[in-house]
Amino acid sequence: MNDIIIKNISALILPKKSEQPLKGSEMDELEIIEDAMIVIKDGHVVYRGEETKGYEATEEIDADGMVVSPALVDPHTHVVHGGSREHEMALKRQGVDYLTILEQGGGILNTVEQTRKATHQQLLDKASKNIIRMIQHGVLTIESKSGYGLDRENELKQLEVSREISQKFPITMRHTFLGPHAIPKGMDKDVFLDEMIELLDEAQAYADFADIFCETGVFTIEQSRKYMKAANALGMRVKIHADEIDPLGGLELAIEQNAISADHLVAASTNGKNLLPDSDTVAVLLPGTTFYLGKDQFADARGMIENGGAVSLATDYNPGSCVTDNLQMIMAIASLKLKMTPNEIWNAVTVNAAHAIDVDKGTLEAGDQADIVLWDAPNHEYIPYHYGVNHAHTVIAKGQVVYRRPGLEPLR
Ligand SMILES: N=CN[C@@H](CCC(=O)O)C(=O)O
Ligand SMILES: [Zn+2]
Repeated sequence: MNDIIIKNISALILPKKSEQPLKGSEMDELEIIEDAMIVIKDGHVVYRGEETKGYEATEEIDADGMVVSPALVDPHTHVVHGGSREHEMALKRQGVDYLTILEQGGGILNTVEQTRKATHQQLLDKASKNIIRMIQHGVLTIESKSGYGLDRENELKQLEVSREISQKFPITMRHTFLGPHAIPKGMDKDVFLDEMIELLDEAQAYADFADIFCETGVFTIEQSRKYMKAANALGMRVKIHADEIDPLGGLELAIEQNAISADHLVAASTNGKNLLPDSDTVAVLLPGTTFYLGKDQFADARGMIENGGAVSLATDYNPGSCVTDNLQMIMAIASLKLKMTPNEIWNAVTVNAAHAIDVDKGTLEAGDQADIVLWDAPNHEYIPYHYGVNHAHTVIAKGQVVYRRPGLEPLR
């Protein structure tokens, strides 16, 4: 006997399973089956496709009028941290920019202070609230970075919390060591970078990837190259926060160092964008950050896709530059500001996001883990269109319903 049949699906969204991320025009291809069904057994998909007879299950879910898709993948978050930085909003309104706040000892360094003070349990409790919200918004695969410890004890504390989260919730996670995220107050940059390079060996027991913030006033291209080479030599795949604010050539460096992803890329050069299609690097765009920092220039998603590159989207949830854990909101900003098509957006938050963190997720083939979302939406274009709210109706993780949107019966 099967466990669940999801029947009467109005539109079943099926991103293509492929060894490589979807690139260029492939990103606009998305199979959509109307009047579909999914059969689940032992946490996996047994059948998905047109409605057919011959399957029985213990539970039936009626998805009439709903879109159903693989659960979303968020490939870039800073979900484990102490405190919050709402006071920075006033500074930003007065025109003080992101890098100036950091230079003055605030920004990331403020969160470092609060993260160092927090216990393992406090960090876990705080991050759990975000993770629950992400699940409720249809996200079941999440990448989580360290980077608010900036020393051995606190970086590893963050990574331990991150690993505990993946045990506590029915989600899939990838963990990233981001030791070189800022320079601790009063420390020499090169001395600190060497400390973080030394820590890589120990960090790889906790982390899947090594990441660095390459930016004006933070780490230079040369320093980033040194760190990425050291991580690669240990066999760790690398990521980079690249060309977020200034065009330093971070995308070119990512490709040179065979990074699994290059993230941000708002100011990426034409040369970097031209190199993207022939590389194995996924461009992880974070338009919620550009929006939240109040900037006018967004990453050139159209140029990257039309050039033949692979693009993904993420929230970049963090307490300073993008304070949302709602990936649906990012889908809306991607439509409005990155001018991505609905099909490109769906591929960017499923299969390409999975490639950006090396997980077999974001598709719904027979045999895949049943991580599925039923959306209260008439079609797949509706979700980026009706923005700022949660369209997730039912979330199924590993074949179990973990979230059902509560109703307001007395108001009906
Ligand atoms: N830009 C660098 N790191 C984060 C922000 C971290 C913070 O401001 O706390 C980002 O990806 O946007
Ligand atoms: Zn980030």
